[in-house]
Amino acid sequence: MSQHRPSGAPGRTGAVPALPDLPEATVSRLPEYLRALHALADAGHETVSSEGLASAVGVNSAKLRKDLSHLGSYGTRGVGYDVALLIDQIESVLGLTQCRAVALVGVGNLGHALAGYDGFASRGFQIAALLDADPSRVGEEIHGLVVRHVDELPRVVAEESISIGVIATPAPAAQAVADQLVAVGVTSILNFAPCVLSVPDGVDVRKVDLAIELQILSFHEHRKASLIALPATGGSALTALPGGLATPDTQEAIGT
Ligand SMILES: NC(=O)c1ccc[n+]([C@@H]2O[C@H](COP(=O)([O-])OP(=O)(O)OC[C@H]3O[C@@H](n4cnc5c(N)ncnc54)[C@H](O)[C@@H]3O)[C@@H](O)[C@H]2O)c1
Repeated sequence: MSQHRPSGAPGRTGAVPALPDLPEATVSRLPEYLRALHALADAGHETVSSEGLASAVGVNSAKLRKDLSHLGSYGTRGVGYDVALLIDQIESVLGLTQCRAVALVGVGNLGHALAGYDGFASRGFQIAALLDADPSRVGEEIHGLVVRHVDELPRVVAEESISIGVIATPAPAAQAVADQLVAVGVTSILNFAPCVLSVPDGVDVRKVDLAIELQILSFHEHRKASLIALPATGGSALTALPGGLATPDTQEAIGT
C-alpha cells in the first residue's frame, strides 16, 4: 500500500549503515513475523521451524524462507531459527531498535482512538504530539498529551524529533497537512484519510483504509456465494465471476 518509495532514499539522520533494499512485499511481512516471534518468545520457545513460523503467520514456508534469506537468516537444518536472534535481526532491519516519535495530526474521532491506544509503545513508537486545526480541540488532554494547534507543527517536530506523521484529518485537508509535514522535514507519513497524497522524492507514504479492506472482503463473500450458487455440473467454478478471478491468498495484511 506504499504510495511512494523511491529506492535508496536517505532517512532523516543519514547516519545508519546501508541496508539491503528489500522487496516491498517482504518488508510488509516482516512485522508479522516479528509479532509471531514475540508470541513464541513469550511462550518460552527458543527455536522455531520455518514451517512453524510460517503457519503462525499464515504464509507458506518457502515464501518465509525466501523473505528471511534477504536478511541473511537461513536457520539451522534440523533446528530451525533461533527466536531471539531472528527478533533482533528483524528489529534491526525495520529500524525498531530505537523508539520513534510520531506526530498525530487531526484529533477527531479516529485521532482520539489512535491517541488513546496503548499498543504503539510496545512496538517501538511513541505518539509524541497531537495537533489539530480546531481551536476548540486545542488544550484538550488525551493520555497525558495536550492537543496543540497545527500551526505549532514546525516547533513540535523539532522539539520532539518527530520522524513519522500520522494524518487523521478529513480528506480535503490531508494534502495540505502532508505538505506541512514535509515542509518541516517529516519523511514518513501514515495516511488514514481516503485520498492519494502527492509527496516529493524521499518521502514514504502508507495509507490505511478500512473501507477498502472491507470491499476486498466483500469481493470474497460475493465470490463464495457465487460458488455455492453454481450447479454441480463439472464446469469450472472460477468462471462464476468475471475473468475467472482466482484468489488463492485470502489472508492479506491490512498494512499497519
Ligand atoms: N483509514 C480508515 O480506516 C479510516 C477509518 C475511519 C476514518 N477514516 C478517515 O480518518 C479521517 C478522520 O476521521 P474522523 O472520523 O476522526 O473525523 P473527525 O471529523 O472526527 O476528525 C477530523 C479532525 O481533523 C481536524 N482537522 C481538520 N483539518 C485539519 C487541518 N488542516 N489540520 C489539522 N487538523 C485538522 C478537525 O478539526 C478534526 O478534529 C477522515 O479522513 C476519515 O475519512 C479513516
